[in-house]
Amino acid sequence: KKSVAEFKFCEGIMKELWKKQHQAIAYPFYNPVDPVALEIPDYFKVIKKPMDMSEIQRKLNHNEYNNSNEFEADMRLMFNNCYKFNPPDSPVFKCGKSLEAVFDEKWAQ
Ligand SMILES: Cc1ccc(Nc2c(-c3ccc(O)cc3)nc3c(C)cccn23)cc1
Repeated sequence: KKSVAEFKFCEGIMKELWKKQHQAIAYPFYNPVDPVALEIPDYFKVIKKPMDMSEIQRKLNHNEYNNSNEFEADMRLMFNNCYKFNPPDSPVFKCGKSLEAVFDEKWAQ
């Protein structure tokens, strides 16, 4: 059963992640990965379930999450896609870890 409080909690977390102050670590996650633009043609061979902040926001706005656990699952999918595709020493992998730390701090509240 989805509660208004759960929805508002998820909304609040997204509001935080979209803040300008997080732009330097959040930018790789703002929009769907574009394999053509990024010149990574094998991306969809490696990543079977793409996920990004715009899609998560859209699902929130359209009431497509039944509960906060479904919201968390998409957030973790987004981060894990990043860790699967990007090498651990790469800037984007580090962005993922930094943004996930911001998410974890809010999620634990
Ligand atoms: C050659 C190459 C290597 C790595 C990347 N990664 C990357 C990703 C990315 C995000 C999530 C994800 O699951 C996978 C990739 N987003 C970017 C952006 C926005 C700019 C530059 C690099 N970016 C791009 C090109």
